[in-house]
Amino acid sequence: MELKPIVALDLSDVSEALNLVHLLRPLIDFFKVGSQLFMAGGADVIKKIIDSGADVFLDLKFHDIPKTVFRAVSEAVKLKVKFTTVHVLGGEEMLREAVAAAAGSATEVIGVTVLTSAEQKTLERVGIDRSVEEEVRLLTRLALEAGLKGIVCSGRELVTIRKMEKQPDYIIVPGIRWEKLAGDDQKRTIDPKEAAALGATHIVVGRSILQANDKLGLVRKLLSELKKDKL
Ligand SMILES: O=C(O)c1cc(=O)[nH]c(=O)n1[C@@H]1O[C@H](COP(=O)(O)O)[C@@H](O)[C@H]1O
Repeated sequence: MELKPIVALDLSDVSEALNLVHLLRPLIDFFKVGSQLFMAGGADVIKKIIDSGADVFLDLKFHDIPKTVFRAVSEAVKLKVKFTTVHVLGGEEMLREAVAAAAGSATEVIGVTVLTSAEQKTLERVGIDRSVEEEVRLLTRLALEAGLKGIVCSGRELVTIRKMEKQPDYIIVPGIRWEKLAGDDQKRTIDPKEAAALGATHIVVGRSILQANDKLGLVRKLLSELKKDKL
């Protein structure tokens, strides 16, 4: 599968987000709505993005009791989003309920493994003494066993995941960086070309585009780098 870039619309201003969709639409057909924009614009902003012909990744990372997650995913399905996220750490029963809620719909439930902002000591502080890589592998296996077809991980675990016997259909990689950003919260980063070469199916790019003076120019550069990777 060709790697697909997803632009994270991490903005509070709904008009700014929709203007950005309009600007990038000729080049980008997948946008992520996370908690910030969803709190600001709700279902309406999702509908408008879908009306533009693009797909929506609704990233609210559900992590709750199984029935609550079932109901939340059922609502996401009604919005016709392509991807919706849950934390794999919510456990097998919660994951199975999420999958059941999306069964037969066009929405895929995607399991977030270990956040790209986490490092070894982040896991230690919450009582996990496995390596990040081991933890991502364990959570990916659990997600697949529970019926999920896609996961989110960092670029650093792609080699490990691509060696697993059972493979996710969707491997979504955020934490995309061309260069280090000052004061960055992302710890496990990778550049787009490398993510493509190591087998990601989607990359999520937020601040690098949102903070660029020439947003369209940066997206063109991203797409040309991804094309070069294929040659
Ligand atoms: O689920 C996600 O999209 C996600 C998972 C993860 O482990 N790390 C991560 O950064 N994200 C999201 O990906 C986007 C990354 O944004 P930037 O760091 O600005 O490129 C944000 O919207 C995060 O919420």
